[in-house]
Amino acid sequence: MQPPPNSIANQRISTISAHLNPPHLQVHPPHLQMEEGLGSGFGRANCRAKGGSPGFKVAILGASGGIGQPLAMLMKMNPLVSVLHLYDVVNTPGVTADISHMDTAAVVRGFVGQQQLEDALTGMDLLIIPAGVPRKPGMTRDDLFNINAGIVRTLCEGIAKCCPKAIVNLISNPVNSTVPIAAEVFKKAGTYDPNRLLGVTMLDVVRANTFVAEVLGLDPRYVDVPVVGGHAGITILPLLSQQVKPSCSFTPKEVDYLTDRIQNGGTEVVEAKAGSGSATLSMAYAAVKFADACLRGLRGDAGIVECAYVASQVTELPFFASKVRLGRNGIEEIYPLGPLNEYERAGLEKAKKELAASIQKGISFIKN
Ligand SMILES: NC(=O)C1=CN([C@@H]2O[C@H](COP(=O)(O)OP(=O)(O)OC[C@H]3O[C@@H](n4cnc5c(N)ncnc54)[C@H](O)[C@@H]3O)[C@@H](O)[C@H]2O)C=CC1
Ligand SMILES: O=C([O-])CC(=O)C(=O)O
Repeated sequence: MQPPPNSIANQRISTISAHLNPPHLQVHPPHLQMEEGLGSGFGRANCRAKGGSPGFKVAILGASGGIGQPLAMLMKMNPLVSVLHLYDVVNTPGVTADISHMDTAAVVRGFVGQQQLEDALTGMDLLIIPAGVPRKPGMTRDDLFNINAGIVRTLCEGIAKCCPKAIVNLISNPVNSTVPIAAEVFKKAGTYDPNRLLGVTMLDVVRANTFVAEVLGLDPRYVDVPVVGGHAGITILPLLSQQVKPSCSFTPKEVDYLTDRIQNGGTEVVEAKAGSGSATLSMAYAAVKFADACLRGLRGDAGIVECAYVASQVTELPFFASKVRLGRNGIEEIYPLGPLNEYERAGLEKAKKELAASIQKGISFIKN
């Protein structure tokens, strides 16, 4: 991604050109027509669409949903984003109109329906994917597989075709299986780069920090708990022994309470929402925190380390969540787990069994 060197000059030229070519005489691709139709002022929209501010191009796939909408709002506020594409199979015109009125730099364009998927994807640096159905009480994340696997496959086929070098942040559940699905689709297309595919487990870290801070009576901003493994029940493995900011210890009762609460944080929200969905607002917050880390990595910032579910050699499993260092090419380094205590080692063994089955299920979905 090269920021335009003379963006101010480009804007002026584009504005002048928009005045010289009245809007009603111009022909544009569908997404620009939509932006125009949304009343953002054609002259300005046209000039900004040519690359107003320097920054990265980000698309949200599933942008009209419970996660997608607050995520779109928060990404519109991110100064690293110059262009924000909002794609969904429904309702993106309204969401785009709404978000596009925010007086922040990113240019917003909406895309609706599969026939606009390729336009939504072309030229993107980062894709954030919360497309798919959420849980209702009594369901596991794996119960979402039958619907969400197909959605993720379709979107990844588009990515392989239109923006194979983009970084992918995959949120759609079951993440333990959807990331292997995405990898298989990219392999099939010959575009797979494991350093650019990241399953988003940030919400587990956000929850761990929050719950640990509550127990310790600390400000959560100063707590940093690594959470490894995967993103479902017992595969979510908080490494409380490595909570180093500040260094502290927990009683066995506290460890049991915290581990259980972190592993079942998603279910806690699903039950509280009583049939209207799962975590959306905290997930949007976590997704933005993670996407921002990816963008800072792409920009070349040093020392960007977050947990994510990625292709891995940290264990014998082909995918595993652990700390990764992010850089200009996506993942630049995957860190080993570090010293685990006996409680964590036992948890790891249980997590690996369930993870192995979920990974295999994802791989088989594409291979068979
Ligand atoms: N990784 C994580 O930590 C978390 C993951 N999730 C998962 O995120 C997903 C989305 O959750 P919500 O936003 O609450 O659901 P939602 O139902 O509110 O929104 C999903 C959106 O995806 C769209 N969609 C469906 N098929 C699509 C397709 N083929 N292409 C593009 N968009 C499509 C829908 O139209 C809808 O707007 C769920 O699978 C949920 O389980 C939720 C919370 C945390
Ligand atoms: O629990 C769910 O279904 C949504 C999710 O992944 C989470 O909140 O961690």
